[in-house]
Amino acid sequence: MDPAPSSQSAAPEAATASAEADLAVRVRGLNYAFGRGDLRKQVLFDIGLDLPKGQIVIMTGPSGSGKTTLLTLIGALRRASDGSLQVLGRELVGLNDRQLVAVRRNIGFIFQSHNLFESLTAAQNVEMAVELTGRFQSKRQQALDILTQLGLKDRADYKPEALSGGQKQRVAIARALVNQPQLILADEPTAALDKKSGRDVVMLMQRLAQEENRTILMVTHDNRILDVADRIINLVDGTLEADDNLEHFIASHDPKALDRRMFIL
Ligand SMILES: Nc1ncnc2c1ncn2[C@@H]1O[C@H](COP(=O)(O)OP(=O)(O)OP(=O)(O)O)[C@@H](O)[C@H]1O
Repeated sequence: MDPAPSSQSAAPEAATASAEADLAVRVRGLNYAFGRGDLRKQVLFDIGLDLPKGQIVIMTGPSGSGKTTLLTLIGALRRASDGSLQVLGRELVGLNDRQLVAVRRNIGFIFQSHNLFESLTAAQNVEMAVELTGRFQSKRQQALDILTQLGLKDRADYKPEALSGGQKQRVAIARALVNQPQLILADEPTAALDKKSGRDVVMLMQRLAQEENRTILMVTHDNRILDVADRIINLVDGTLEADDNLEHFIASHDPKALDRRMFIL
């Protein structure tokens, strides 16, 4: 028997499999609607998106265009029922609640409001995330290690009320990162921060992506931080516009027009 035909056909499949293994997120034909019947409102339309491992991707777009909805679908925080949504090698469409929770454990979430527990210290807030993985004995040490990396060693035993906005957001980042998630989803992580704190936070995220091959998808209206992105994607009325690389994006957008588009719409 001549093996040539099967080996020829296997080669492209192997290449496809290897390309897919390099993706943290692969979305195809994803639609999403809120409500039912007369109240049904479709907010995402035929989304296709690849997020390669090790990239930091910024998602922009007017208010109400569906950015948070897409982010929460990718984060297994809401259930996708249409199309294909693969996250860290797992298809999310069709998973039940328990399975979605398991997927979430491999993802780090950073939100605009840091959502720290005010009654717990910085270290204890981070330790709570470690507890979810069952590593109770090492939780204090792991919390201290990551807080140290984020420049908060001497703030570990402070409660949030005694921390600045930037420090609180760094604690939230420590909590999102302590379990070393391969995928980090951030929704407006710099919105409540001054320019320098916001810059520090995104530089840190950029370092993580580059040095530790983490994938970061960040929704932002903050055009002061666009330059950290490997890629910028734009969601308009629930549809992803063609991918833009950074140079092209900056070259083709007058910053003032960008401001208007992002802040006023
Ligand atoms: N729980 C919900 N029930 C019904 N409609 C919703 C719900 N959440 C969001 N929407 C609607 O879905 C659309 C997309 O909202 P989404 O929050 O994803 O947009 P966004 O691009 O993140 O906006 P923003 O930049 O203002 O945060 C909006 O029209 C919003 O009103």
